[in-house]
Amino acid sequence: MTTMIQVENATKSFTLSYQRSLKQTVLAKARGRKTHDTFNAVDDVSFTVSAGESVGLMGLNGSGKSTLLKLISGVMRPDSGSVMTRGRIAGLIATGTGFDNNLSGRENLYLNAAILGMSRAETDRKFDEIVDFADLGKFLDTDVAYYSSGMKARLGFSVAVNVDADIFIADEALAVGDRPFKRKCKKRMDEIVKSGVTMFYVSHAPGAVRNLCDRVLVMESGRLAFDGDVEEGIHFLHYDEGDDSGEDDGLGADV
Ligand SMILES: Nc1ncnc2c1ncn2[C@@H]1O[C@H](COP(=O)(O)OP(=O)(O)OP(=O)(O)O)[C@@H](O)[C@H]1O
Repeated sequence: MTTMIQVENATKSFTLSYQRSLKQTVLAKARGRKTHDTFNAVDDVSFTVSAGESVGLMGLNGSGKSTLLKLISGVMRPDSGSVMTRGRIAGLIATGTGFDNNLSGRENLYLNAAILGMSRAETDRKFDEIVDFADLGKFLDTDVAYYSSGMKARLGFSVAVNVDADIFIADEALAVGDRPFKRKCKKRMDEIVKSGVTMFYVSHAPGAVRNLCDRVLVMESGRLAFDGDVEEGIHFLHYDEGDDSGEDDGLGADV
């Protein structure tokens, strides 16, 4: 089985500063107090993902999921250890970050596609599909500056899901939009998984993870605390108890 993602002893640390101003920092140093602290947001994490696997990444707020996703997508590099991926990565990570407010939706579509590694010819071919999915109607030639945040997210997501990727990564927290659009996104992600693309999906929603994933990783204070069966992972997090067990519709559920 081909390995698509290989994370070996990856560690990423951040520095927290206790003082807000230079004056406070100088005073704290003069008094021999600590001015900052370093902690590991991702702490010695190792796992591999094979081609066609669909992995749900779960864990409480601040446990390191987004940081791990950034390491996998290449937005950040680990301080130690290694992260290797095979093929083209696309997905819902900081969608729309490449948008230019002074350009129209149409121009931003091409810009965003280029950032995701699509050639002009490939974007031309996918253009109608992307526009249909975003459903921006007459606003396609309006400057993005006048778009609502939901409209921007629709355009960003529509480009992302139409890239022919080998690995699709998605952070549900970024899936904003109204209910019909979320439903459409969920359907598209189902199709992506069924087509055999390797999926790496950050979610707090047990229902969505059950639907989409065949394996769960659980982060706990930067460490990989669980790696295995979906139901066991959800149980490990106690997300199958009380109100959490309700069948949420998944993508974009409240976090
Ligand atoms: N750029 C940064 N600088 C400093 N600290 C950071 C930075 N990014 C994340 N952190 C910290 O790292 C820890 C892990 O954050 P991360 O966003 O990876 O968590 P998460 O599991 O995705 O949380 P959530 O479920 O709330 O999205 C948190 O304590 C967060 O405050």
